[in-house]
Amino acid sequence: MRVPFIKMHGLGNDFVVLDARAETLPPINARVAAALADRREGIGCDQLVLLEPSADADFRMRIFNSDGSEVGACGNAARAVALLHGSAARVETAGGIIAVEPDGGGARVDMGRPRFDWDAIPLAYPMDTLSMPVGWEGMDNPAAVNVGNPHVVCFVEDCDTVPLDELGPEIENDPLFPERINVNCATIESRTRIRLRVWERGAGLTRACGTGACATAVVAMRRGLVENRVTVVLPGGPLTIEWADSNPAAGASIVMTGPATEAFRGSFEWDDYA
Ligand SMILES: N[C@@H](CCC[C@H](N)C(=O)O)C(=O)O
Repeated sequence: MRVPFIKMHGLGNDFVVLDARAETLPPINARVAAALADRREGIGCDQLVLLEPSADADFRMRIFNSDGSEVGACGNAARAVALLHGSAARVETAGGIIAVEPDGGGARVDMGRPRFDWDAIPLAYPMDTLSMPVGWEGMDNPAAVNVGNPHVVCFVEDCDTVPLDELGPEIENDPLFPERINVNCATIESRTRIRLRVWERGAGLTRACGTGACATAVVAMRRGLVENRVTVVLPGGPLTIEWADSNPAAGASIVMTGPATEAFRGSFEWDDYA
């Protein structure tokens, strides 16, 4: 049996999208997702995205990292599926329901409310998540936030000089983070511009991370470092992040706007992965 797929990306963070909304596909589990994501033996991608029918929203988006782990959110994939769907939609994810809307060559996404409680991230034990008394070789005084998935954010003088390929896996797997963590290393360039590199949980260094941009922006807003609308510049390009109120008690959603691209369509032989 041949299974159709769509290769897409958001600022170079790339996805294999399987669309099971209208037709039944063979069962996708962690092992199959990791095999398809393998850049040498499979199709190759940072995340595998599986679209399914939903009882609570227009459709459901399941997200698997390239190591096979299933996760709650992916900002770049949200913009990609908005482009694919072609009109505004409510999308169920494991991290909550988000709202997407195509916008030019990309999409505008209501990513939902950030959560800052230590046990919502989750951390292993209570602490102030906006100013954490921990650090890893120059990545000091971080903050943590859950934007559908867990992130730790460190602000440094120049994020391009940080050896994120070495520190990323160490921080991702620190026992402080019982569900592992996405690692954001950011530099504030002005009141409206942040430069960001991300080591993604379960995927490693990526060209861009939409949820990482959201996490970094809301932490910078809560610390009073930037305005409530910022451009976050990742290695793959810029995203715009807005958060109406930097007081988390007000409960405002994060809004992310940026491009998405369909690269090509293809199919694979199911027996090669079953
Ligand atoms: N690339 C994504 C995030 C994908 C999930 C993440 N690696 C996790 O494990 O939570 C994005 O654009 O947000």
